[in-house]
Amino acid sequence: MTSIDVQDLTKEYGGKRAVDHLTFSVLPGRVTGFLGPNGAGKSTTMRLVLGLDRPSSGTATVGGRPYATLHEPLRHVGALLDAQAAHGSRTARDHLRALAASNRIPERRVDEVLEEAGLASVARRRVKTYSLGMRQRLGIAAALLGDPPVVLLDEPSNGLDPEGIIWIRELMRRLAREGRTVLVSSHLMNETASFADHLVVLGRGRLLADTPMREFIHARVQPRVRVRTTNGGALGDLFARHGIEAVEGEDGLWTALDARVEDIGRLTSAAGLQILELAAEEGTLEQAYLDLTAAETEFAAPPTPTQPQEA
Ligand SMILES: Nc1ncnc2c1ncn2[C@@H]1O[C@H](COP(=O)(O)OP(=O)(O)OP(=O)(O)O)[C@@H](O)[C@H]1O
Repeated sequence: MTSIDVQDLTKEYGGKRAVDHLTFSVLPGRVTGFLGPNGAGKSTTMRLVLGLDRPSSGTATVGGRPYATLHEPLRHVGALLDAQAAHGSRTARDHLRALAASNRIPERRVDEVLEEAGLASVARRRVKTYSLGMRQRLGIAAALLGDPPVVLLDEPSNGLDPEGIIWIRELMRRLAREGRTVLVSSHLMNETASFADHLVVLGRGRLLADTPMREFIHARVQPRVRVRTTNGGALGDLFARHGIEAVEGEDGLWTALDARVEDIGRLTSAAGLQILELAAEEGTLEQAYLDLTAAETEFAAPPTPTQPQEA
């Protein structure tokens, strides 16, 4: 079992603590979303895991070993940190061939990952002619080259077109299904919600949450139920009689707060109401995330005044 283990990890730059006594593990067989506001320490943590920076204190290991001690590391860990990393004057194919050779990876893998990343037809073009999205695909191809059990991706959907975003989502799901350990940072909450099973959330270098995604949302956002009937007045009375807090909308629509769709369905049906619409409104990852990180955002615009200023 190959996990990423971060233990009491701290990194200071000058007097500033980018990562502050961080402890968490990223486990195989699931996609872990790595979230946090700008400057929270996500990239620094990934760099420390990959041995690109030295911790001030604490440890970061992959499969129990520091990255720097891994022999032929691309066979153990694939990473996308900076899509600009490839040499512009090389072709994509030559870039991957050089990486493969330095890690004793069979050359057939180069064509396999180029195909997988959708770059086969442009593999002989120089990387400097690539768009941002194509470079991103090349970075992901490089991460997959050594067929590694552990994959770290920093903002992988950056620059990808809609088809590319679906591709990367399905790729991550597949890597997790295959039992790999997948850590993915992102600022896109809808995106993260579509692929992550688990979340690790940082704020100002510290751990704010390490929890399954469903639990993360349910703990912070009340579920609601939308109900529309032919008789909005009777529905309002029913909610009041049962002590269910609810808000009335237009055309007989009510929203029951902190309610489960099964309970509301049973109640309205037992009361003989004619239901035109009944739907659960699950909390979103974005709502839950903003609730958690509101106080942890280092770089935020000042709040917009809600009232017009008097002259
Ligand atoms: N090489 C460096 N020298 C000095 N400070 C650094 C360096 N790298 C990161 N930092 C600082 O460490 C903090 C954490 O940065 P980091 O890039 O890890 O955050 P992040 O969560 O990845 O942010 P973003 O979401 O904006 O990419 C920031 O305050 C940043 O300015």
